[in-house]
Amino acid sequence: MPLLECSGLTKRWGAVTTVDDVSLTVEAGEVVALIGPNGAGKSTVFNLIAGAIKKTAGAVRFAGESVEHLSAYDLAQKGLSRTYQITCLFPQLTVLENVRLAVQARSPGRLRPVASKALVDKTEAAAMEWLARVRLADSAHRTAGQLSHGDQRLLEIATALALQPKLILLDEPTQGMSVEETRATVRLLKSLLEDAPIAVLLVEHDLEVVFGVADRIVVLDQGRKIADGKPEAVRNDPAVQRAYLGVEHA
Ligand SMILES: Nc1ncnc2c1ncn2[C@@H]1O[C@H](COP(=O)(O)OP(=O)(O)OP(=O)(O)O)[C@@H](O)[C@H]1O
Repeated sequence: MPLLECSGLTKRWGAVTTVDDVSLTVEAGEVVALIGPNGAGKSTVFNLIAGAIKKTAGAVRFAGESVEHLSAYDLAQKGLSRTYQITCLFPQLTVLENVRLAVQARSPGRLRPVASKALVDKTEAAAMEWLARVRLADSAHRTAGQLSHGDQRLLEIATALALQPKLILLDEPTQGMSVEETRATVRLLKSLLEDAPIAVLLVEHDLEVVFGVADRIVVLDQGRKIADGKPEAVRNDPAVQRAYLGVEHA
């Protein structure tokens, strides 16, 4: 049974169909990239899976259960967490506080106004561990808003990981990064995923990132799925080349 199973996902805005009967799966521990030209429907599929927008038709199942109508909080409790295309942090809180909130959110009982010192220390230690893994431990006591854009994206990944997901939805994790930051992020993602058997569904424009990390690639074009397979097969697929390059080039 796949960890994530989407079948027949369809989204219409009035008379316009932007996602048309898209089915896809993500297996436990698998890294799947969702790619396609501008306007192909990637963000819409992503938001349909995350429950951020209402689907017109289709079904989303996670770990064998229907997860429709669940809030982002409930999805995270079930093991599905996400990052956003636009960085979504608490900029006035410290880097450590941002991750600590995610650690606490994973255990609702811990969200109490008065907690024992031992519990506070334990939560903080767990948050520091996540920061170390994304190499932000040295910035733990700066406010999130003071970090560079690239480091804010990494902090967002750390907060999503601190929720201890089975599946993480990454929405353009390298958007706005320099070439060096992007390459460092790819290396980091690979090492994080080697350590933890987390499944990833990644929307990303940068094909170097996609081919660097994906086990499988799903390609959308004009709202429809046109390919789904191993990176090499997708790279050589004429329909994919046509969608990206135009008929003459293909
Ligand atoms: N709220 C909306 N109302 C109407 N049309 C929308 C809405 N949101 C998205 N669309 C349209 O749906 C289509 C798919 O958009 P979507 O953002 O999912 O594509 P995308 O593949 O993520 O594109 P990009 O790579 O540019 O981010 C586009 O034509 C877009 O204009």
